[in-house]
Amino acid sequence: MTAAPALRMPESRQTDAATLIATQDLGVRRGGRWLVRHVDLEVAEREIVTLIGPNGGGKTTVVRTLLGLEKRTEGEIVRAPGLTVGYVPQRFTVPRTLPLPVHRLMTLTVRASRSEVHAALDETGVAQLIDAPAHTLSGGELQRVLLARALIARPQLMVLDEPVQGVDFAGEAALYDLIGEIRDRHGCGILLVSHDLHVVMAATDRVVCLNGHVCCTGAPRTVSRDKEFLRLFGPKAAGTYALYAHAHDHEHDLTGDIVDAHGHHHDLAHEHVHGHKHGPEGGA
Ligand SMILES: Nc1ncnc2c1ncn2[C@@H]1O[C@H](COP(=O)(O)OP(=O)(O)OP(=O)(O)O)[C@@H](O)[C@H]1O
Repeated sequence: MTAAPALRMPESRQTDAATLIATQDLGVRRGGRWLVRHVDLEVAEREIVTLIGPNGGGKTTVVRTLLGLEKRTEGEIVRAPGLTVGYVPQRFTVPRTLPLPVHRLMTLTVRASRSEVHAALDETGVAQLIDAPAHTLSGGELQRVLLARALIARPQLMVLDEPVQGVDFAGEAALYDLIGEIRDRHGCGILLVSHDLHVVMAATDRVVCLNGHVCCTGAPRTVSRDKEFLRLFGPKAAGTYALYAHAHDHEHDLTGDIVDAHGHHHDLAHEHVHGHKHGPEGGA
């Protein structure tokens, strides 16, 4: 980490929230090729920033460089003093040969009591899995355990690289709701990497679209109209923001089923009463 002079605030964010981490003109070069270059990025407390972009666009490279796991070639990275970070990496496989119960998985790198582990798992809705062998978890359960694991140290910044991997479309909406709740409850900043435009566009304060460089950035409404965004993702993507622009007036249970304000379940196979589906077919 190198200290840098005063940071410019992106035009898209003009609030007083403290900056947790920021890059200026970040570049990473490997094997004679720039993987990413000229990346300006900032995450403030209570903010959800999502990196989107095509495969190989450099999202994981930027995240790993921000975390100090990769060396930058040029530019600056500035962190708030004493910043604490919880990280869920892109690839996490539980070895089948090692029967590791969830509570052990949770404390491999962090010291925590069973009650702290239980509380973190409870927060992500999977406390009942505390003694389950980790390799038996479903994709959605594992992602919730990994979220709990990142939460346990009460970080100021959560970095989640593809938190909805292995999760079906209904489960994705529930997970994004949970990530929003975590932000509201703890006031932490959240940096997400996601491929899923449909749900992420509603759950994000700011989108940064990366394809070797920052193609476009801003509030979802702005980005969804940007011609670079439309060129990368196609005209259908233009509808992704509009679809979710209405108030999200319902909740989802653990399986992604919709539960209304009165606790009644609704059949997710049917279109929402207010007119959208959670799924790829929900495009414009
Ligand atoms: N250490 C490295 N040396 C050389 N090339 C690398 C290295 N790390 C990553 N790359 C390349 O950099 C590019 C960006 O990779 P990265 O994983 O950051 O993209 P991504 O946007 O996260 O992709 P995906 O959406 O597929 O996960 C890819 O072409 C990858 O092969």
